[in-house]
Amino acid sequence: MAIEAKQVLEQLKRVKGPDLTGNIVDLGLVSDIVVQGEKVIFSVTVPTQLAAQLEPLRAAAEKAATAAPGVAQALVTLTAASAEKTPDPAPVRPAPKESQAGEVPPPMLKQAGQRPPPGAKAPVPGIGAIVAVASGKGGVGKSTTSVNIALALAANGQRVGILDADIYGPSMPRLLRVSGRPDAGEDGVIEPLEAYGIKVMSMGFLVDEEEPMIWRGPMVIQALTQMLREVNWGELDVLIVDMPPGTGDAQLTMAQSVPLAGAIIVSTPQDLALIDARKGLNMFRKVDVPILGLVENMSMFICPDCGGRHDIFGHGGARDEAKRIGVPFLGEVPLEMAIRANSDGGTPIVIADPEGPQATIYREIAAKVWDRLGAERRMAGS
Ligand SMILES: Nc1ncnc2c1ncn2[C@@H]1O[C@H](COP(=O)(O)OP(=O)(O)OP(=O)(O)O)[C@@H](O)[C@H]1O
Repeated sequence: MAIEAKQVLEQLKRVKGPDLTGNIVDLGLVSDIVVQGEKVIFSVTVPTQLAAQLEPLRAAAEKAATAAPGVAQALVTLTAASAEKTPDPAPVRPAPKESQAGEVPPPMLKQAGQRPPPGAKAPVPGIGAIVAVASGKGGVGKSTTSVNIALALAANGQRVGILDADIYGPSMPRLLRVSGRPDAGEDGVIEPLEAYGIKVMSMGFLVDEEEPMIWRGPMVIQALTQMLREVNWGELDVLIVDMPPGTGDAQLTMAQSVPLAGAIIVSTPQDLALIDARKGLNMFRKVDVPILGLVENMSMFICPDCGGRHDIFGHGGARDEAKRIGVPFLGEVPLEMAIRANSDGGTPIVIADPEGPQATIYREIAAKVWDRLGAERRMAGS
């Protein structure tokens, strides 16, 4: 049965707007609806400062859309309102509340100061280059991009590790389907876990997924330092660090606490996301970390039936912006059901379909990252 966008919109009228007045259709928040077989794809525009709290709205829109005749699956993404609508974007993630502070997990009992520890910038023996993957705001696909770039670097022949430093929502256990507590040897050195040929450490291995843990600044830096320096990474060409989203103090301190060879910024094409992306760039510039480039994620949707491009999120912003502000553009990753389904299923697309078009895009991005690292190294040496 052919899906009619009109009928999907009818169902979506049951979903209330972000401030619980009106409905998302009449408020004009729903993008064009792309129909792909039995699936529908669209975005809902929400105020940036509320994005973190609006996961229930996203889920409700997905559920409502699947109630329309013929719809088997819906892929809904929240997008930020344009800059004009929300001139003063607040951080997407609320700051942790002291009263909610959880237990310090066992490997992190040591005391630490708020500032980066002395020697933080010392290189980590055995690791050729440490690369941060960051985003100005949450939900832009930073973790998905991190994991696929890491696996693509490995597919290109590099020895790779990934460090999931996203304290707010560690994703690597899910994205790589790895779990369990890493063993610590008698010398206290932790053995990283391994997945698809890359070494993996995640805050998620150290805390219980069921028990949301609120981190305090010193704990974060201590945990990060431990995951970096007290883990047996062995010999690696590249260690990818999946940073927490945003550009607040925690991120800045983290960026200062790791001897980074460079940073990759992930952004969706929307204007506001780009403004946030610019904040990400500035954060790394502030701490003298070279920007390896910008990745535009969910840049467009390519219809597998007709081959047509649907720019439902306003494609092209990141490429133009990268040019304007003089940072390399690493590539554009389309919005693709397969990327989401495979990531969420624990087999990222670079592994699930290594010769497919998406894996090819990630391998090209990884090759550019590797080239840029070489160029940065040459510049530093000259
Ligand atoms: N190119 C893509 N096509 C389709 N879905 C995608 C794509 N990139 C990411 N996603 C999906 O978008 C959702 C958010 O992605 P992800 O968790 O990687 O974002 P994030 O920026 O790390 O989020 P957060 O900062 O909130 O942890 C996931 O369900 C993921 O599968």
